[in-house]
Amino acid sequence: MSNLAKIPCSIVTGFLGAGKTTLLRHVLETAGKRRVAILINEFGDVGIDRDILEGCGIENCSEDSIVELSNGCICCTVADDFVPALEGLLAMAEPPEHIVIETSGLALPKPLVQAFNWPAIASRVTVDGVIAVVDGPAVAAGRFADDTEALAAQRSEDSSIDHENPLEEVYEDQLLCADLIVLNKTDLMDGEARAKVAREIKETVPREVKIVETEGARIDAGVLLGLGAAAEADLAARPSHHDAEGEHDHDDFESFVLDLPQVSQADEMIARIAAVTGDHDILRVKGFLDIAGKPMRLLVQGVGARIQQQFDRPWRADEARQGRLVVIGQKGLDQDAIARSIAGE
Ligand SMILES: Nc1nc2c(ncn2[C@@H]2O[C@H](COP(=O)(O)OP(=O)(O)OP(=O)(O)O)[C@@H](O)[C@H]2O)c(=O)[nH]1
Repeated sequence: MSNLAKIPCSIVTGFLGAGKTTLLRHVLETAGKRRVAILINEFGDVGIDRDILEGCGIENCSEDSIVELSNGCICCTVADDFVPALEGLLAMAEPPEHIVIETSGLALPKPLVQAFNWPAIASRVTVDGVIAVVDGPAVAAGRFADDTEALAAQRSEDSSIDHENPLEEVYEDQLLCADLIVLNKTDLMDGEARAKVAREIKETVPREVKIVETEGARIDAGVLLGLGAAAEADLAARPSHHDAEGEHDHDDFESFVLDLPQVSQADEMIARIAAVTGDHDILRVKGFLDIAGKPMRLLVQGVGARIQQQFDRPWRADEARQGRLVVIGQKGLDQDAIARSIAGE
């Protein structure tokens, strides 16, 4: 079957907090009448991303067309979760015209692209393109660079360590698989930082890949959908740090969920979340706060120590008003201390 008859799927990759969900929102807003389905994979136990998208009020963003895969990282659960979920979408009475897959920030895109060659789906779908969203200011600040001193110390203790920083491996694997790179958060970068990050990306990626600079991940569906890459047929051009070992494991990272009590106002708790994020090297927090007397829930999101907040939708009558926060970091987070600090104890 030719690619024309296959349903195109875009894979959106990018490290934790780079702007993938923000990009998805914009794509849905600009997709016009095109039937776009979304498959979301999150690292962490609570489906915050799905919840954010459902709270967005965009017309062509129906509940049926958003599927969430939250038990594990999509790149390691391809057979159990991803393929059946995709088959579910293809079996809908009105199948989508385009499918956009948001991978977790810790997922490697290549195993997912490989899965498109599985017999169960190979004749029906194709990877239209892999889009890597990059947190520009985080890269400029050296967030993904090897800590050379720490590496040297580790090596002197254990000669088997060849690479390094798990953040850097994940970040680079995402770039190496991409057909289009979205250099996001340019509002937080000056011209010099933008040029530096773009140069670094070009040095990392051996083939010619277009880099688009964005603020608020604003790139229209017309640009993003329809790249026609057929990436599953082009795997050799997408090297990965994990080619040799096959699977990668997520033991380097962990996440946990905190239930939070109602607060009379948000500022103090948000200040505590910001402080604890810095103190404990937390990579990502996201969730909702229950503010006394407010009909809306407060969406709180942090990447590094930068926390954003906004009331996103009213609490529904059929749900408990329960504040909740997902915390993600490298292995070894002191969960008790973090919980106590956020609670203000
Ligand atoms: N200043 C600034 N903030 C941005 C921009 N794009 C996204 N953000 C914010 O960055 C945070 C993370 O954005 P998301 O779209 O949730 O990122 P993500 O990649 O989906 O995050 P994970 O799913 O946790 O990996 C949110 O608070 C966004 O509002 C941007 O261009 N500039």
